[in-house]
Amino acid sequence: MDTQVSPDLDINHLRAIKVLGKGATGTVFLVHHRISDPSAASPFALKVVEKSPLLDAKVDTDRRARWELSLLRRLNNSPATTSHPFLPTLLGSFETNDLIGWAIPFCPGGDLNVLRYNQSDHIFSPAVIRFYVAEIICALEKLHALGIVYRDLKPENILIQQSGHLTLTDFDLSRTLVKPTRHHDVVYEPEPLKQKTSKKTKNARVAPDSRRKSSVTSNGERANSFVGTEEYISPEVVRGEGHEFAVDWWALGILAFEMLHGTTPFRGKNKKDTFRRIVMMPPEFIGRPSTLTDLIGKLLEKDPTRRLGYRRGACEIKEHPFFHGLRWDLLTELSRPPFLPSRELHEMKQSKSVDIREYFEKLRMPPLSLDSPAREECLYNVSLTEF
Ligand SMILES: Nc1ncnc2c1ncn2[C@@H]1O[C@H](COP(=O)(O)OP(=O)(O)OP(=O)(O)O)[C@@H](O)[C@H]1O
Repeated sequence: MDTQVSPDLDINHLRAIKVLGKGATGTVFLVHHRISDPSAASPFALKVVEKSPLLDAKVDTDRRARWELSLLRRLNNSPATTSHPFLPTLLGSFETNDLIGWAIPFCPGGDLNVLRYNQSDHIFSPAVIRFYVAEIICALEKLHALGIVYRDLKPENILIQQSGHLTLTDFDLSRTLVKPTRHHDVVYEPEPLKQKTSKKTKNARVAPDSRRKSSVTSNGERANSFVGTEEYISPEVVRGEGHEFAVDWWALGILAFEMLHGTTPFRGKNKKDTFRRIVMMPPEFIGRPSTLTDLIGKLLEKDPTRRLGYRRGACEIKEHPFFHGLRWDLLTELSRPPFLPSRELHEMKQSKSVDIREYFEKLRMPPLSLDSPAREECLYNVSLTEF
């Protein structure tokens, strides 16, 4: 799918086809360019964040959006990362008095969490895990080489491209280090924003099904801002110690465990119990040991300095026997993705528009009376159920 968009977008030239997702920071729309692509042959994803400088609660959102956009620019300005196969390409951006938005390629396959839930027993085979984990390692390797710690690796932030390959999304928790180094005394760049701890780390993760139940629509849009990441937090972060690239390798271990067993390894009765388990308990594997369980065990080493990936980064992980025989240099060419999303472009062409400005205006409206349907439900009914 060709997704050429001019670097500076004009919101008036964009037509939103539907809402793809809604998070703590913004709303992501499926969009096409009215002039250069009137038939919506090459739609793309547009993340839009509302600027509300008068409301304290939103200022952080505002800053997080600017930070995420600056990181995407950084990814795309670096010659080495132009069109990295597993990282998003920044297609363009805009800013109005009220909104900040940026475009990245549309990933029609949804996220890895939903894909896993669609499998029988909610797990992937080791071959599928190998494919996905290998691509994530490549993406993290590139980020780390640029001095960026991702810090929010979880299945909900891993999207499936049209090609079936993965892409990481949602960089607002990422931070950069002054020096891209793996040595002990790393220095973070001045804190660009208040750390996003409130919504994302306080709540337990839930299955896509239950997310949908508590979401406002029935046709696939999800309000997942309440999805927390506490089960993915590393022991050094729980202990309040300094943390750096090794937190991403820890999260990779949790992710691989969840793909293998259908549940994360340290999930407790509540947040406190989960944190206790993260710091104290070893992961418990079901079934026979394998190269995959060995890899996961080495990624889930509590001491970050002993964790696989700490000393030599991604190279160390790529050398693990689980990946024996994998042609890392030909990952995109030779490996056939396990799942390919279906193309539903005809639906996009027929569907009615979502007016982006109107969408946010309606969100700003005061709540309706108790007798009326919820404000957001109302909004979705108007904008989305027509197609
Ligand atoms: N490129 C894309 N293609 C398809 N869907 C996307 C794309 N980018 C984002 N989405 C959808 O929109 C949702 C919200 O996006 P994103 O995670 O970037 O927003 P956020 O406000 O930062 O969320 P969070 O609460 O995780 O911080 C994603 O979970 C996903 O379902």
